[in-house]
Amino acid sequence: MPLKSALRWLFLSADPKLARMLRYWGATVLVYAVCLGLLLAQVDNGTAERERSLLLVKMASLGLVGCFVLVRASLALGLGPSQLAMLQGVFGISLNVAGYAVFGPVRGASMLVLLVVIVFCTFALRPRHTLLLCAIALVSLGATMAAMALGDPLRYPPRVEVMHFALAAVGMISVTVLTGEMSKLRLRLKQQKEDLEQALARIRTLATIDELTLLANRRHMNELLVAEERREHADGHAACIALLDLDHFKSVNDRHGHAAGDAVLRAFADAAASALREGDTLARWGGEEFLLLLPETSLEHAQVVLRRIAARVGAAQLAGFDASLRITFSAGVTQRRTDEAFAGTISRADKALYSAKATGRDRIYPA
Ligand SMILES: Nc1nc2c(ncn2[C@@H]2O[C@H](COP(=O)(O)OP(=O)(O)OP(=O)(O)O)[C@@H](O)[C@H]2O)c(=O)[nH]1
Repeated sequence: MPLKSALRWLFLSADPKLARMLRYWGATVLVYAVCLGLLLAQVDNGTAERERSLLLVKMASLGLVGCFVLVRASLALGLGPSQLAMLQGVFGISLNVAGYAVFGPVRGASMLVLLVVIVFCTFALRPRHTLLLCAIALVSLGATMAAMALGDPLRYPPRVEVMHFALAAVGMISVTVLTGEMSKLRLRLKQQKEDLEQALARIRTLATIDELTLLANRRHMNELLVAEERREHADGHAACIALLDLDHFKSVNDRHGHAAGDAVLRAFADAAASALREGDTLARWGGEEFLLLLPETSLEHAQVVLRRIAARVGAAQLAGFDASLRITFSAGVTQRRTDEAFAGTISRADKALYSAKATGRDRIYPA
């Protein structure tokens, strides 16, 4: 594998979460490189301090490679961003606390970097986990300060250490509280975004579906017809349009009530939809009238489909109604002519429907 694609494979990812974690890792490397570079620049060659600093650099490099492996393998290992942030946070704290013991006169810098570590981790951690990280940092830093003040009071005067600890505690607690508020805000925004997406999906559904029958509504069918008009212009195959109207539906309402009429409409819609192939659409055109769009279909085949619908509708079980209630429909069907607007095709289907009604109903009339 050429070097460039190997690097791409290592440092880039199609998974947005992983890509973000890799970017954070890159930023961490940069921060450590700058801090450790500055540390090394201020210690003299050949001194014990230089040796300890180099050891710290090795620890940091090893830890960063370990973090990279964990991030890169996180999907396979099932590690989420928060677990990775916690691990990297603990590593960062250990490194900085060790740095505090090594840095001598410039040790104050490691307290600043500790703050950076905590702020970085907040992006992936819940507030209570950030609090835990802050506690780990304070306890380990306090213990290191005490140990250094006792063991090397000349370089780490106890009074200065107490002051450092107090400053570190105030800084870290403030940062933790503030970042905790920020992450609560972030979680709230995330939740609101999810709620909005759900609401939008529901609105989209409501805008395209007829609430009673759950078929496409008239507005959606009009959109489909416009799309179909464009598509047909491109490839030249004609669609068929059928208008279906339930027979003597008024008497169903009159004899059984409006709720029963609604149940009949639903039963008709379910039965008719079950007879359609994918790509065909039945929409509620209004009241007890339905429009069927059959793309790329001959007039003969459209009639086969309508007969199949009639058979399914005839066999549909109408729970709660007396056996004498049969649902039938009349239909007018026609094929769209070249360059004809669908409004014209629908009008011809409507005339055919009128003929189907006029000649006795329960029939399919081609035009
Ligand atoms: N229950 C119910 N009835 C509806 C709905 N929409 C329209 N209707 C009723 O459907 C009936 C349609 O009656 P008509 O237009 O006279 O047609 P029909 O009785 O089916 O007679 P033909 O079409 O000539 O066979 C009316 O009584 C409308 O009130 C609906 O959503 N629910």
